[in-house]
Amino acid sequence: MATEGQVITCKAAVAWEPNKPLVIEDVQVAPPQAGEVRVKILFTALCHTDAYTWSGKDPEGLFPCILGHEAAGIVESVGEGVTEVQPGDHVIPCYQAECRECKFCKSGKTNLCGKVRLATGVGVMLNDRKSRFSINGKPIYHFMGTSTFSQYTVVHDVSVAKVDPLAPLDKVCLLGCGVPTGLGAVWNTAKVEPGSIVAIFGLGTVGLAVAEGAKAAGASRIIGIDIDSKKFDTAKNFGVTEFINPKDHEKPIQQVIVDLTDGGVDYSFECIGNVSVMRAALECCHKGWGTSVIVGVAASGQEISTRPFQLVTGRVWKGTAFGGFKSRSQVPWLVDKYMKKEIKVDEYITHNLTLADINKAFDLMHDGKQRNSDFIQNARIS
Ligand SMILES: NC(=O)C1=CN([C@@H]2O[C@H](COP(=O)(O)OP(=O)(O)OC[C@H]3O[C@@H](n4cnc5c(N)ncnc54)[C@H](O)[C@@H]3O)[C@@H](O)[C@H]2O)C=CC1
Ligand SMILES: N[C@@H](CCC(=O)N[C@@H](CSC=O)C(=O)NCC(=O)O)C(=O)O
Ligand SMILES: [Zn+2]
Ligand SMILES: [Zn+2]
Repeated sequence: MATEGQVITCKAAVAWEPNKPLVIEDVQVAPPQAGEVRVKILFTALCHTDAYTWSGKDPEGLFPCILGHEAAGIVESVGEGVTEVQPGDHVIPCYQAECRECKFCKSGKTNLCGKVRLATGVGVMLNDRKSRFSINGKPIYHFMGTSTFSQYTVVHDVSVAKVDPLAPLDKVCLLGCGVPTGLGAVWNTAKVEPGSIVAIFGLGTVGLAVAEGAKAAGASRIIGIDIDSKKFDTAKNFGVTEFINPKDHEKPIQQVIVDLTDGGVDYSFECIGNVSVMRAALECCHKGWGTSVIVGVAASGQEISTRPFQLVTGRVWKGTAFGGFKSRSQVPWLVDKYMKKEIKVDEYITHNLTLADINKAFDLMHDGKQRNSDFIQNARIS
């Protein structure tokens, strides 16, 4: 049955309140307006940023909302003026937009885009500042401009990347966030050179992707730091050459690393979202040139600190969003790299579940971190 121009009723996982289980609801998804695309989501993965917003610690978190931002699907219909995708195209929604026209996009200095960010930050679409999701007339907020925990979603046309139709969507959905973030942190933000010594704090999906990127960049030593020693076995497969558990040491972890590396590492990456670890990551860098990249998302109200002398003496503190990748231009390139077996994706997937089991998927993600049980990276939902 043709659905173009019609309201679609479908299943979605709704976060009614912070920290309360997601509820599978029948949600009405309005047709796309000008500059919008309605996508049938076939697969979505979880990211810790979904859990962060769901926890209530995200100042941009609005409820009720539909979370999810790491997914793949097929265009169902497009609104007026949309030229770059059409119904049937295989796409990856991109929480980081790319309009190619705004001050940010034209700067050549950043992958951030200003076109829709103010609207996506408050859970609405740019065109009429309203949501396309509702339940019996009650609006449900969008999240990160993607809301992929729904069988259908509406995104801005600047927030959707058209990808190779032969690419398996059940795998490349992971290229919507964590894997590109880690790879790009190394390749675009830090620009790690061959022979570099790299330290990675946190060996979740993002940290593993940093390791994969660092190995590809020719790093000579890749030091993984995690409070869960079980992460090391898997991390080795992604390129980590040495492992440190801070719990095994009495000295501050930055001192342990400085001692092990003749003065510090060339590059470090914080992939946790812990502001104390961000400081350690900066301070384990080599005097004169060491660069530390903040990747983790810290909760509202948290602040970073260090002695300014750390920067005066040449260390550089940076951050990265989506690994510095320009989304619409470079996500298709990443998909092609995966198709040519130049980057891993399948290896990051640990579980496959259905949308009905989405709370279980989050439980698995939290169990992996908190109870140190199974090694859980990504539960993919279909
Ligand atoms: N900047 C960006 O564009 C993006 C940022 N993120 C953020 O990156 C962070 C990492 O994401 P995931 O890899 O999915 O998380 P994750 O929770 O799977 O991995 C974090 C790892 O850090 C370890 N850890 C926790 N506390 C530690 C400590 N004090 N010292 C050493 N290790 C510690 C945990 O055992 C776990 O292995 C999150 O904050 C997420 O929100 C995620 C995607 C994009
Ligand atoms: N809403 C949060 C900030 C969240 C954040 O930093 N998001 C990252 C992506 S995390 C993906 O999993 C990001 O790219 N930020 C740039 C952006 O434009 O959002 C808060 O307000 O603290
Ligand atoms: Zn994410
Ligand atoms: Zn732009």
